[in-house]
Amino acid sequence: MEIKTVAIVGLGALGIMYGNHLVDRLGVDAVRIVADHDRIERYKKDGILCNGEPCTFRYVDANEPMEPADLLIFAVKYTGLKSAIASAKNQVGKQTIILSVLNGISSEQVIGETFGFDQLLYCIVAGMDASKVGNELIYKNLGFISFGEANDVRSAKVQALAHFFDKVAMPYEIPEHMMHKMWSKLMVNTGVNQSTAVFATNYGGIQVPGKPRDTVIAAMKEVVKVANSEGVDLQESEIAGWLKINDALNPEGMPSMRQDTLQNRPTEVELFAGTIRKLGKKHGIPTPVNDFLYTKIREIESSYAN
Ligand SMILES: NC(=O)C1=CN([C@@H]2O[C@H](COP(=O)(O)OP(=O)(O)OC[C@H]3O[C@@H](n4cnc5c(N)ncnc54)[C@H](OP(=O)(O)O)[C@@H]3O)[C@@H](O)[C@H]2O)C=CC1
Ligand SMILES: CC(C)(CO)C(=O)C(=O)O
Repeated sequence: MEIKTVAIVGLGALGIMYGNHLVDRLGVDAVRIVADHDRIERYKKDGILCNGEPCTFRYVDANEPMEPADLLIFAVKYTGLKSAIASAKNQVGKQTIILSVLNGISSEQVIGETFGFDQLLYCIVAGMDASKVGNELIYKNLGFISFGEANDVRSAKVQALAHFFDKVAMPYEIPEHMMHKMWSKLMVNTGVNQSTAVFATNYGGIQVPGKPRDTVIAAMKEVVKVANSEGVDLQESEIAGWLKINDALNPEGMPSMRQDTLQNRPTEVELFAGTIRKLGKKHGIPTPVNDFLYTKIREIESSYAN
């Protein structure tokens, strides 16, 4: 199983970053940007810029029948996942490896229900500083992709993807416990993304003592309890490590959910508080901090229309 062709659905911050990186190494023809007709027309008309340079992409209409891609990457927000899955139907064959760079632990389940779980690898991405405004992406750090099987087996799929990432100089790691990694990242997003959105602040606002930082920590603690009830050995002691990483970030920077609320876009609250509240109920664990964050974020979204 050798990966030679890649399809990406979602030409946002991450889609542009990965797409541009892959085109530079594989050439334009090997990398398809899959979208509906209207989006493609808009991308062609407005152009796409990456670090100030125009990108050259091969756009592929979602309805066009073609040879399946060897690797399919979903890079949409959770709110666009259902339509992205429909758009990807012509890209998936028996050998296609599917990767979702979406945050949270839900997208793999939704994708697997459509395309099957056999071809799916689990994944989180981190460490990038991608910021997209309009049709322009600015980034310095590509970050890394952490991927693996749900049961941590070094399968042929895992090896094929590692080989491919070596070939295209994509930073990656294969963690010892993939599900732990997914929950650990969910814990960060649940604290950091939601608190910055609710308190209308940036990384600087959660780096100093006060309500936003306390809320980050309290929301993360609820994730630990829920994770443990789901059989994942997440530890409260891991929170300190993540806080250290966040404290070193550019104070002016902001996570994706705060970027969404600033630009009046629907948020991924269902991926974070939505998931934790649902699983909290299942296990009889109260989640007052995530209840508060969920309510506030829904209020922010409702205010867009006014
Ligand atoms: N940005 C970041 O630094 C990080 C993001 N993540 C996660 O990665 C995921 C993607 O985030 P990000 O790249 O920031 O998202 P963006 O909002 O920047 O981009 C999503 C893109 O998906 C496109 N899209 C939506 N539906 C479809 C569809 N049916 N077919 C084709 N394209 C579609 C949208 O197109 P259009 O603009 O035309 O509507 C949009 O450009 C999220 O889950 C996020 O939480 C994780 C780590 C870091
Ligand atoms: C920045 C990062 C990596 C952590 O909050 C993220 O996942 C996001 O912005 O959604």
